Amino acid sequence: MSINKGQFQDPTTASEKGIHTDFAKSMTYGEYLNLDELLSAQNCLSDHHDEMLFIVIHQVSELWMKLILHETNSAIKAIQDGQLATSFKRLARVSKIQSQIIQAWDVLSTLTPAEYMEFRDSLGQASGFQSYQYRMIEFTLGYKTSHVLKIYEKDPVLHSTLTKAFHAPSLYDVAIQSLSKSGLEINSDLLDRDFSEPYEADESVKQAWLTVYRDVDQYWDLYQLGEKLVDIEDWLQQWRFRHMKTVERIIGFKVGTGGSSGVTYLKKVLDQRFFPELWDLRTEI
Ligand code: HEM
Ligand SMILES: N[C@@H](CC(=O)c1ccccc1NC=O)C(=O)O
Repeated sequence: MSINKGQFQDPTTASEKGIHTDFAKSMTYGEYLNLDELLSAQNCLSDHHDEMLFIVIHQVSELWMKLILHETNSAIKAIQDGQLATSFKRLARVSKIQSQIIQAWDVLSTLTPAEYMEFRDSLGQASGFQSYQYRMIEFTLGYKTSHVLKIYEKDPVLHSTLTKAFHAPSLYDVAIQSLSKSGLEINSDLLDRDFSEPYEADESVKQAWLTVYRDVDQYWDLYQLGEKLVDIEDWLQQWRFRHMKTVERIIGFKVGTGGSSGVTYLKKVLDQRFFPELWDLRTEI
């Protein structure tokens, strides 16, 4: 028997709602963590020894992505509510998860090119390109690209959740709103912009961050917020770089199963930026 079907539930919340029943009292470790389901979800399609590594690395990464989204959405709400200290806790955790997730590349690098080629065909056209949570993270942080939505057209549930995140203000949008709430001058078009449009670097935002970074004592909270965002973008770029290099190490310049040019495409993605002014300001200080 399992409790948490579907979405993860915070046990405190569950007990507050009176869900702590007789079942919970006699509940085991495996039941609580839904291990039957979790540990029977590694369905290898080949009989190759190393496919298990490939599946587990991806599943672990997706679990961490789930927590990144949980924390980032909570941080967005905290910033909107003016609870910056709470948002710092959430965002610091996101960075720690990112540093953890990156370690997975060291494990995956033990897979040789020949071993991977022995089961690569079983993957068909599946690709990390289709990772729904990865796209949710991109949207939640503020990198919006409409072509990504097309990937999920055939899955109405995923498509509608992703579309909601596509139109919602991102972590960077709410950070810019909090600059304005603190009295810093921000181009008013940005504050109620169409949030589904890709964000473009703005001079007023750069000037506001420059003010914060030049007078850290006066704007301590906003400075902390800026640095938390820089940490997150820094780690995300490191993840992308390690992905690209690990892929080059394993498949060289072969085209990807998702139909892209492979490593050439992954190198281009490294140019995408999330919080441009937070990086640009450093040249001017
Ligand atoms: C042997 C291991 C891996 C190889 C050879 C590989 C290869 C690739 C390639 C070639 C692409 C470009 C899209 C395509 O044409 O398929 C891609 C995209 C992607 N992969 Fe991997 N990958 C590997 C492991 C992983 C792992 C462990 C993850 C973690 C979840 C991951 C997540 C992604 C994501 C999110 C994208 C989309 C990136 C973007 O569009 O910006 N990949 N991968
Ligand atoms: N795109 C990879 C395949 C791949 O890595 C993959 C396949 C199925 C599920 C997840 C994958 N991981 C990341 O892209 C390739 O071209 O070999």
